[in-house]
Amino acid sequence: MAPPEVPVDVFTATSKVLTLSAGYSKRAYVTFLAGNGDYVKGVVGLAKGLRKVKTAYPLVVAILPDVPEEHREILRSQGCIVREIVPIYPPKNQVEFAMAYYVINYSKLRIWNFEEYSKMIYLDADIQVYNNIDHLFDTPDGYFYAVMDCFCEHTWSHSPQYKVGYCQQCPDKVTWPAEMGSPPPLYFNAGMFVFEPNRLTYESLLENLLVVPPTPFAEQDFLNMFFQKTYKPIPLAYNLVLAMLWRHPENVKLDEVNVVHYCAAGSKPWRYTGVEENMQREDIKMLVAKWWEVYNDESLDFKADQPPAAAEDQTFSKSLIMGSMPHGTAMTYIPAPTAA
Ligand SMILES: O=c1ccn([C@@H]2O[C@H](COP(=O)(O)OP(=O)(O)O[C@H]3O[C@H](CO)[C@H](O)[C@H](O)[C@H]3O)[C@@H](O)[C@H]2O)c(=O)[nH]1
Ligand SMILES: O[C@H]1[C@H](O)[C@@H](O)[C@H](O)[C@@H](O)[C@H]1O
Repeated sequence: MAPPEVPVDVFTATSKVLTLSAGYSKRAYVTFLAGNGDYVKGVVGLAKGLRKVKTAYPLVVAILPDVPEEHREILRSQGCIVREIVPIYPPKNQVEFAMAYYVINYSKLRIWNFEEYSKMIYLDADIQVYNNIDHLFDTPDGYFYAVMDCFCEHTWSHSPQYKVGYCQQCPDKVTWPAEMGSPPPLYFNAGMFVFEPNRLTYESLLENLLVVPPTPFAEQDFLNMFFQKTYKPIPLAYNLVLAMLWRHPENVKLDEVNVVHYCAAGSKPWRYTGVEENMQREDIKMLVAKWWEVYNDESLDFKADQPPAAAEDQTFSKSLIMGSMPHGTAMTYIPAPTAA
């Protein structure tokens, strides 16, 4: 089966130079930050990376209460819009998340409530953008755009796909066994996606969360279920999950990759030691060095007089946010397990 078709015109179009007119100012990138650890470095790197590729849009950081003030200050000084969010927890059950700290990732759902923006591109803090992807804001409304995931790493060992040896990245290599019914629906990685904030969608997400039991890939599984019908796959150049380099090298054109997702074990650049499996590969070492080059480039630091990411701080008060939340949503703050 060939990979699904995508509207090519959107992805080959060169990005227009846009002025910050009313319509376009309603677009923004958004990332998510939790805890007092070192993911703040990822967000700083991302802010600088987006500046390097001359995006026309600001970076909003959806931030949990456990992020210390000094980290918020670093982000503001890098031109980010800091937007406080209240955590969201899934219903309690016995699930073993692929990583214990994934429990905090449900809080990402709050970004659907950022209704002051008409369209947003979500990027995890362990992502770097190496080419301008502003043209993704021009994709037709009404769909959820993201890159298809790969099921070949051990983190997927709980899944029927892994057990069978089936991966949607090469569906003809090991075909889905007929006795197991139709192949599972296309599944995206939730480290990068294009979406439209919307109050009704937000409320529906939270309502569904109350009745859908948590599963190993936390909000990623949940979003895949919720957006199954509106999901449109986009080329993997918009979210290169690093395992693709050794699992499906035939699908990767590294020099055409726009967005790199440092999600493989041991690949977060700010924690890289090179000891984990695959971390001594030349392509990995090159990509880690490339991330540091952006992070260390002082010319990419935010300058106060610099458009377009007006350092408009949107640290909303908790009462304002809570007032806009559907009833029944858990409010108490539970510190999450630390990230690996
Ligand atoms: O201590 C932490 C841990 C995570 N994060 C935020 O949460 C994101 C997701 O965490 P990881 O990047 O460590 O997770 P993975 O890349 O392994 O996660 C993948 O699976 C997850 C399942 O919950 C999410 O869907 C995530 O978007 C997807 O890329 C981070 O980028 C960061 O934005 C923090 O801010 N602090
Ligand atoms: O969806 C998963 C998830 O994002 C992981 O944590 C990552 O390490 C895997 O490679 C990916 O398939």
